[in-house]
Amino acid sequence: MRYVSTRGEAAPRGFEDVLLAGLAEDGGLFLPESWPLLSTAEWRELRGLPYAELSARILHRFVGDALTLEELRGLTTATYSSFRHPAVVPLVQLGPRDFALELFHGPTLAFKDVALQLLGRLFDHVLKKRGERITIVGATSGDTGSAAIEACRDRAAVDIVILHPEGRTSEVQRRQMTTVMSANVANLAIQGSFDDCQDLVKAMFVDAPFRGEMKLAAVNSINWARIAAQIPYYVASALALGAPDREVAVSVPTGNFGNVLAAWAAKQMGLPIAKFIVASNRNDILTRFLVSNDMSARAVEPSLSPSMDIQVSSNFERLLFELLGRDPKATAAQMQGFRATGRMPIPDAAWRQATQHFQGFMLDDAGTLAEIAHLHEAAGYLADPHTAIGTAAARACAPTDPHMPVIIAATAHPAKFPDAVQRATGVHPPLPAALADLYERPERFTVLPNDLAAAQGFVRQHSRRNAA
Ligand SMILES: Cc1ncc(COP(=O)(O)O)c(C=O)c1O
Ligand SMILES: N[C@@H](CCOP(=O)(O)O)C(=O)O
Repeated sequence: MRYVSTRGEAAPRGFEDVLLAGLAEDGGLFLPESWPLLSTAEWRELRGLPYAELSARILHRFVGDALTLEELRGLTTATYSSFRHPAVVPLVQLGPRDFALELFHGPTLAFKDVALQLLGRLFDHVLKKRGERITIVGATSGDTGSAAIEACRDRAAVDIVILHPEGRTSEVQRRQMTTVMSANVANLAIQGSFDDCQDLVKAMFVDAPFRGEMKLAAVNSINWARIAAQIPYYVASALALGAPDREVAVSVPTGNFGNVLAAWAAKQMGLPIAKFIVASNRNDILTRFLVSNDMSARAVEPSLSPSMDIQVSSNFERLLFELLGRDPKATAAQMQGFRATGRMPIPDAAWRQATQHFQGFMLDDAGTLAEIAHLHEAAGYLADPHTAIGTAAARACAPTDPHMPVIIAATAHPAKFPDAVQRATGVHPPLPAALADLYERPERFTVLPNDLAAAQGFVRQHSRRNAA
């Protein structure tokens, strides 16, 4: 299995290199040279397997000879045995056709754990084999950061620096990052938005001397391994609801477009997903694109679903590459135009193709609170604000076939956003026992302006101190 960059200037390479590279040197994102396709019989064989086994078998299609199936199985078994639910990613029926796919039973209570707990182990496996060390630099709007820190803390060959937008995460999210005192972990609160944090991270990756000096690696979904490790839960849930003999739809609360892209990747592998519902909060650039081909960035506005307070969705580039017939020059030109002007007029044929599969939906804060209250009253279900946007979207954009199930990605535990949940329902969701004293733990983080040189200086200092 070889991977190509969406911008075509970086040399194709294998899984191990893609895992360690994160962003391609040309600023593009890696995608498989061709999609591994499973036959109907092969999908049926995966039905009913324990999640760790299913996940190893799907991922094996993407790793080539970098890891044997046996090695992968060892890593997925260790990863998913630590999750709080025996099914790892259970389905909960919310209505006649609506199913919440609960992805928040890992250590930091968000869907990011499913991929990042595995990624931490994959990094270790590959770094040990190569005798190398890396510096991870990541951007977070709240959840990726804590999941990455939890996955990488105290790992001997890894230093990690996470950038979050100062004051724009929930308190639980911030504390989950800043209370980790491991020497290899550092947190930067950037005076700006998530988009600013993500821009800083990408700028570090395209600064070739800095990237080489620091041996930079990525934990954001610019790293293909993140997307790959999110595909198995769509497979498991679709198979449980009748695939490959029945089509399903998915509704995914969306920010950086990674999670819904993983579902779309499953479709490229032959899984019958008929519809992709892209659910956003008032930062609705993707909805505006899908409704009227208006891909124009606006200032990021804070919302009750802070993890989706994003205007520049990194992974859209992967979809764009496919929509443009895998033309790297056209993709690079579009992305450069977007960077320069904040607008990206997509050719009409490509936009129409996107709208055949994807439908956008936007819900503001008032609607989010109403939906959390509705779910609580109607189904006795306590949803976090991100998940609630997904459930509202599933109803608003329900597939025309009344028998087609809709899988709604339940992306975070309600206890990560207790204020919004309490406002909507009167119920204060408690943190699980392992995090019960989170508010008493001391915090450690550094505040910096939105400035590349300052951020790079911090990363260099953190990494040198630990490498010494
Ligand atoms: C709780 C939650 N829901 C939804 C999203 C959006 O996911 P994605 O960026 O993969 O679209 C995020 C962050 O990315 C998140 O943390
Ligand atoms: N919502 C994310 C933003 C980063 O997304 P990623 O998929 O690139 O990791 C977060 O919670 O940090």
